[in-house]
Amino acid sequence: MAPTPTSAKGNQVQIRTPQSRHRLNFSSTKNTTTTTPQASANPNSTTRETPPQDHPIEVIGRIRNFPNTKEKPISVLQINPDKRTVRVRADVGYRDFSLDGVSLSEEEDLESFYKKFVESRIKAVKLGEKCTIMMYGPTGSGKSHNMFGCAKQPGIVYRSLRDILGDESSDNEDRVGFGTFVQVTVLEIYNEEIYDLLSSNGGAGSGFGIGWPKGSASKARLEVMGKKAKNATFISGTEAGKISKEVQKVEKRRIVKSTQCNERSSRSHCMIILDVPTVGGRLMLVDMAGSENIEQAGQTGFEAKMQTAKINQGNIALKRVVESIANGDSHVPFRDSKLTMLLQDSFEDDKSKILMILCASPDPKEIHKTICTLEYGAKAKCIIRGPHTPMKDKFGAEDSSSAVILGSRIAAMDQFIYKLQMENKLREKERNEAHQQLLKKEEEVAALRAKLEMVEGKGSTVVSEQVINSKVNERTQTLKLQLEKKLEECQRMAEEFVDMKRKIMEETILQQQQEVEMLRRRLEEIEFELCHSREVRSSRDFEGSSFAKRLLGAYADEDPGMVKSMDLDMSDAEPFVRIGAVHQPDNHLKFLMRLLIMMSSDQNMVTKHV
Ligand SMILES: Nc1ncnc2c1ncn2[C@@H]1O[C@H](COP(=O)(O)OP(=O)(O)OP(=O)(O)O)[C@@H](O)[C@H]1O
Repeated sequence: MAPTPTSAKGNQVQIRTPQSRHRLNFSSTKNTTTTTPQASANPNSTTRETPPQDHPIEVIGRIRNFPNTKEKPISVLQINPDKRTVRVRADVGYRDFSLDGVSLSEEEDLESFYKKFVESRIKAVKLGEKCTIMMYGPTGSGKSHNMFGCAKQPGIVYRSLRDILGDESSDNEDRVGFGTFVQVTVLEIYNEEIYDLLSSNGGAGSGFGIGWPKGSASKARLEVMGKKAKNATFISGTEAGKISKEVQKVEKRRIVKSTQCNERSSRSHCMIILDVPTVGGRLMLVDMAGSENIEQAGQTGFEAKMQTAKINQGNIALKRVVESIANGDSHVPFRDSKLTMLLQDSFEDDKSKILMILCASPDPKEIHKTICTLEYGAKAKCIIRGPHTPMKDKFGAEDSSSAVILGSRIAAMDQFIYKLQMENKLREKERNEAHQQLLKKEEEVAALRAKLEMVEGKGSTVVSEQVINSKVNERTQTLKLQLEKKLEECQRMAEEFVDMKRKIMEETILQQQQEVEMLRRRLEEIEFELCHSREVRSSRDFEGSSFAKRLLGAYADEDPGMVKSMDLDMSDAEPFVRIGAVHQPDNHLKFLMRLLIMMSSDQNMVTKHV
């Protein structure tokens, strides 16, 4: 993203951006051959022709390989064939970052990486340069792996020691540095405190000098004096193997913790300071703690959160320092954290160079952390150097080179601005495309939603039919049961009715029988009576004739012309008297009256009026 630094002539230069009012002094080396770290770092680079001292921070991307998992997702990182640009593919669109170099650990092991990007800087330290190599990146991205290595391959720390002091175990060319004397200090910055990792190391008597304060059983806490840790213990010696062993031992003393992102996550920043007093060279190797935030680290609990916050304090302060310098702020907040206090010299010392190694993961899950890391590196790359004081030519006139430098810097910034504008345009285009895609997707979603609603509607009809069916079945069952009950009841009633009918019939029959019996008895009585009446009639015949005679006599006495004839009929069951009355009505009535009186006195007589 940042332009390639442009050339600088002159002995005194400083880090600053074009707008910068904050001047950081850097001395330049006139010798710009391949011995300078920058040039050798990128052999194919066009920066070979430009003096590297203009660009005090070199930023390299180191992409780790995927953790050993069965499924390897497609990497979100795409490296340009020039190995200087990395493209991060996001969900929508992508972002390009231009760095000074990119290395994939899949393609380049630690040795190749070291040779390509680090070795030249170490050689420069041996010649008296000052260099700071810092590992920056989120947790688990491989910072410690690159710095300290693993069982199979040593990391930058041990390779540097070997390169400065020479490899005593090998012959010829690796013994080049043999006899060089170094002083090594190992510091840990944890919870915004500086600890001396060598302070309780039992290396005394190991054959080389160790200058730790007496009586310190555990890690000693150090104060910062100026820009250095006061009273820091150091190992001094000439043998890379022995010093490496000591460093290896104390490296284990770093505070590590298991987090969501890394099983053995460094909770502290580790700083290994390697001085070459004979030439004034200094190498600072900084393995920073993960740049993740509290949520990403999955820390819970007040103390754990405070710890992550304090780790972040160093990271954030360093970020602010880089931004301030890049923005040309008048004040650079070096004193905001212990880490930046100790690194102040690396930024300000005119002999110091910084190699920032951005560690990142190709894992799509880590994409946001990767982008943050690369953004940070891009910002660091913006730091360029400018002239400290106007220089004079041999005639005492102001050297026009400062104007040339300014001009070239302005051109570089113009180029940078143009690049940003292009990127902006690209983003806008991507944004529009994304917007179109979004609209399309929204339409699709609306169509799908409508379909879903339809299906849900049908579903509800089906459901309601099912409900109705089940209710009908239920009702049918209930009705069936009721019907069966009713049938049983009817059956029972019919049986009861038949019983009752039978009883009534029986009773009727009995009654009729009784009646028949009664009638029979009555018949007998009647027969008896009939018999008796026959007997009586025979006696009555007589009584009848006398009665008739009396009646006739009576009539004759009374009114001889009234009665014409009178017959007594005894043939019937009921004997009667037939009277032939005369035609005078008055007499007739009289006669009837008399007859009635007579009859009432003789009850056996029945009178029929003819
Ligand atoms: N390039 C690589 N090749 C093989 N293994 C690697 C690589 N990079 C990292 N690892 C492994 O991944 C794990 C995490 O790496 P490392 O501890 O170096 O991460 P880190 O960035 O230092 O994390 P933290 O900030 O939490 O300390 C380690 O087990 C390490 O060995």
